[in-house]
Amino acid sequence: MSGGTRVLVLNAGSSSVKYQLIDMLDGTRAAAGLVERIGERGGRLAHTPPDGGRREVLADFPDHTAALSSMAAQLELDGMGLDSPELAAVGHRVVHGGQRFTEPTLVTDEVLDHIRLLIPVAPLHNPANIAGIEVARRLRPDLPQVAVFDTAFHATLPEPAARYAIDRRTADAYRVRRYGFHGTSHQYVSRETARLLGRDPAEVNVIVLHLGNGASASAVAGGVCVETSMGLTPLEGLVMGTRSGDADPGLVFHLHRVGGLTIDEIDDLLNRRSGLLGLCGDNDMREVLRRSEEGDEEARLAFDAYVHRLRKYIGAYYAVLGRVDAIVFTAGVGENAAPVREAACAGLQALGIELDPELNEVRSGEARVVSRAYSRVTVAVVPTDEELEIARQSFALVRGA
Ligand SMILES: Nc1ncnc2c1ncn2[C@@H]1O[C@H](COP(=O)(O)OP(=O)(O)O)[C@@H](O)[C@H]1O
Ligand SMILES: CC(=O)OP(=O)(O)O
Ligand SMILES: [Mg+2]
Repeated sequence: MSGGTRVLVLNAGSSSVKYQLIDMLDGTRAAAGLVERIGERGGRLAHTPPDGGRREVLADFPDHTAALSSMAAQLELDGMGLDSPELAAVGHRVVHGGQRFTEPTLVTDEVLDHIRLLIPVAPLHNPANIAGIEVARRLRPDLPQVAVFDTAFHATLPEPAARYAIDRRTADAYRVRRYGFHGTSHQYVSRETARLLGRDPAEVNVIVLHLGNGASASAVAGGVCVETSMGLTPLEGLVMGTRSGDADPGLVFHLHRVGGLTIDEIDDLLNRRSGLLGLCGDNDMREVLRRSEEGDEEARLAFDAYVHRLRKYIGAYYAVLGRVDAIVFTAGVGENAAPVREAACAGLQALGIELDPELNEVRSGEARVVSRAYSRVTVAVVPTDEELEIARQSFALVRGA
């Protein structure tokens, strides 16, 4: 076993890789960075070295191998390359773990093959996660590679929440059930919320709203996830940047039979050309907000549809939990978009939800309460840190903790 105390965390997306080198002795970031536009023209790597400065590489990265090699070269420049004895493990975000992977898992050839089998149910994500694992293994074959799954925290979903009401045998034959995603974030944020409230996680019921590019809600009762909005794939649930979220499955038949679209075209429509993008032509909430403030009708409708869905889930999860101690906003939109939080909580005083408009407008990177002191339900903003959580779980596994 390596005696190192650092974990390199890779969060590989379809066209980007985020990475962080985290020192587990104190949780500090020794280095961090982002490679964007992989597989496209005009790629960019932005690297933050330990001294806090910033280096940029502008180059085309034809694939993830090229992107990760460039990342490794940057770490090398700081004397922290993949051959560094200080590294204890590489921790990988893997989006779909299916029914088999419900814990952080040491990657072997066999584990990698199984992650590959799950590509059809996470087509935007698992291929990139696999590429990250393959490159890291090649660069440093003796180092433990740990896969931390987005689905793992949701493995506790009770059967009535996990089942689709379809023929049981067909569902079982194809492992069709609700898995849920963003679990590492829901786990981290629900725990941090309990800490913010100064309470034991086992005592608090929380609704977590993870609103990033992908978006999902979860209901966490005493630290255990009991409901979440994504399902077999990361397409179900909330309105997202480019994904539709909930939609009548009947529209698939209609578009195929009447519209003549192929299954692949409908897949592309629902995953990449829907959500905010489909409704108004912009998938970035900043643009949607800017345009709706200027009176743009399409952008306003996109915002209203996004918020409407969010409110439906808040109401539903309130009923699932029975008692709610906190509603928490996290990820890019949840942490930054005050108008989304305001609209999501408006008019819910009868449910004990009273946002404080002034606190809600405060800009800060810290976990904070944004509800009034007398609000029965605390509304909070808690920045997510999937990378730190992945590093902790990976380090615990290799240390046998
Ligand atoms: N200041 C802001 N106001 C509103 N939305 C924001 C702001 N900053 C970021 N976002 C939104 O956050 C999204 C990205 O969220 P993030 O959690 O980083 O996503 P991911 O990790 O899935 O890439 C962007 O698409 C953007 O719409
Ligand atoms: C699972 C998922 O939707 O992830 P992301 O938000 O990173 O796309
Ligand atoms: Mg994210």
